[in-house]
Amino acid sequence: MARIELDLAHSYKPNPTEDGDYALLPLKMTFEDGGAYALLGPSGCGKTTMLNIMSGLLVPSHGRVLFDQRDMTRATPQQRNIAQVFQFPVIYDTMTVAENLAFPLKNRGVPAAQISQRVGQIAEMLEMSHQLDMRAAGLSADQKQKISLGRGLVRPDVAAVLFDEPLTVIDPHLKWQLRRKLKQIHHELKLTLIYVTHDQVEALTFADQVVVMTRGKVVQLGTPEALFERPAHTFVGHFIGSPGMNFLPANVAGGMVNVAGHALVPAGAMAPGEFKLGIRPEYLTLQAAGTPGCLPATVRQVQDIGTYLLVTLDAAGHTLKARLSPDSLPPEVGTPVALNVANAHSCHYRDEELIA
Ligand SMILES: Nc1ncnc2c1ncn2[C@@H]1O[C@H](COP(=O)(O)OP(=O)(O)OP(=O)(O)O)[C@@H](O)[C@H]1O
Repeated sequence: MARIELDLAHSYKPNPTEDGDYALLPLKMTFEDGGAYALLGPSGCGKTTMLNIMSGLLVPSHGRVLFDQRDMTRATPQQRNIAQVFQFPVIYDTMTVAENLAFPLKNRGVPAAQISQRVGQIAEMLEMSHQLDMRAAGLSADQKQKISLGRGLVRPDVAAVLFDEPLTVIDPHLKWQLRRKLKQIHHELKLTLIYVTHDQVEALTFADQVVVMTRGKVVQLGTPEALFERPAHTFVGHFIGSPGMNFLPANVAGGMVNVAGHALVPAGAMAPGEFKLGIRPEYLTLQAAGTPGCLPATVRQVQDIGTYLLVTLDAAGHTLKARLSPDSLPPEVGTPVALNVANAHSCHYRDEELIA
């Protein structure tokens, strides 16, 4: 395993001049040895580009890739000793499941006894022990992709295992199981795993550290909890959560935090000026109209989502969402209420970056 450091930028264009010319804007980051990481972001944000630079399929146009402080920028995937799992199964149909799993080890001249021990271990982890002697050709797409995952995980000596949207072809129920399984496998095998996805649930269940990207930029590297509680950038607030964070224009003046002309709470140490106030739907509660320190609002819609009530509100011309416990009494549409938008969970942003 290796500690992987990136200090680079990448443009697919020969002479990049502006930010939009870069698939990856200049970034510096470290993947620690043995960590479980997810690269999360919408389509086109640069995840695959970053993964391919780490695996050696792509040489960055600027900067360097270090594995344990050794410069690997131009090293091939073989030299880097990386295992990669793609969206679609890459297996040998004519081989059995066991032979497929053994292949990466055989290729490296691992002794037979060790191969059979490791293949047994991986098959057990992926609940494929009963299928070891079956030909891959007869298996479903799900099962074939499980073999691909196993092939990625089978070598104990790899620098890292890179997964590029590996659960795309998996049916939803099995997907749910495999996400958890991969996390468990990470704890057992202690490999460095880097997992690309555009699905926040996948990223947040699998990874200890999530790299959130948008438009070629890494906007936050943090634990799932940090991304939820303290999004470093408004994009992270929007992108993570269901629904995402609410944002309101606000300012500090006269020692108070003001929203839409309502002086809500003392500003404390915050400097005077405009900012964006972010508050998660989970942290909004509906108070009686006129409650001091709260923003007047009107209930526009109430949806019963099953595990929670989703309330849409109108506050000073802004639409806000609140997630209430399913046991709460649903508020009537049209009711005037007050919202505790400025509370211990609110986050403050300037130029889209978290300031407090
Ligand atoms: N070979 C290429 N040549 C030119 N531009 C490319 C190439 N590959 C990717 N790009 C561009 O680089 C940007 C980042 O693409 P990348 O595939 O890394 O994003 P992604 O986040 O992995 O998206 P997706 O989930 O859709 O694969 C996009 O604007 C894409 O169009």
